[in-house]
Amino acid sequence: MAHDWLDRWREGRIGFHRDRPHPALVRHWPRLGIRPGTKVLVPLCGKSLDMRWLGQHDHPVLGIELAPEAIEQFVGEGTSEISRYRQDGFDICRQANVELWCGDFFHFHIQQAAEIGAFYDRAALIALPAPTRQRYAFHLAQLLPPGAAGLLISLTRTLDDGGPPYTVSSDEVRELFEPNFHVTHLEDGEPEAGSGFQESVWAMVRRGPID
Ligand SMILES: C[S@@+](CC[C@H](N)C(=O)[O-])C[C@H]1O[C@@H](n2cnc3c(N)ncnc32)[C@H](O)[C@@H]1O
Repeated sequence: MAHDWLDRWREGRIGFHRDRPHPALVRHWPRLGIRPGTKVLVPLCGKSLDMRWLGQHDHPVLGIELAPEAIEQFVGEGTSEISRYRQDGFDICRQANVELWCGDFFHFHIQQAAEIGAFYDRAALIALPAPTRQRYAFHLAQLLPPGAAGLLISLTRTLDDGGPPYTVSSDEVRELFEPNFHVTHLEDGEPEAGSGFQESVWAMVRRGPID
């Protein structure tokens, strides 16, 4: 799995990357009630410009990404100063208020997540095969404090020739996340001509012990 992603980045096969912030992020994030200054976890972040958008909207960002190429390209395309350090087995690259941790999301643990208060998942859940999605939803929940909110963009496809991206139905999103999150369906996008890809947007809030 990991080597497939590393190969993709080395070979530039990154059709999932968007050259502008995702419209669902721009539309819905301001309505989630997440306070400016809240640190946002972005698992499987690639070199997404959504992180730049979050950073510009007063959110410190912590992205986690396997591929060093993605991180180098992200900071290379930015203009601010870059600093680098190593912590807990991750090489970290910081630019403005975005810090990118290079490594496996499943090796990132609660001790490292101390200041995180929100999350953003676009094309992270749907990049993972079914058994790993279960693990992902659980791991994400472990990293977030009660009350932490986030936005998740899932995807289904009519022509299912395997993945990634994988089809993740609305039922599956609910099954995976409802045990640990309050889950609200916000919208379904238009199916994309040709691929039949259709995105769904979800707001989530980490449950506490009694809700
Ligand atoms: C479909 S891409 C989405 C990237 C980004 N979220 C976006 O919207 O452009 C999935 C990314 O997850 C990374 N990835 C896959 N498995 C990972 C893991 N276990 N830990 C960290 N990153 C991972 C891949 O290298 C790839 O960049």
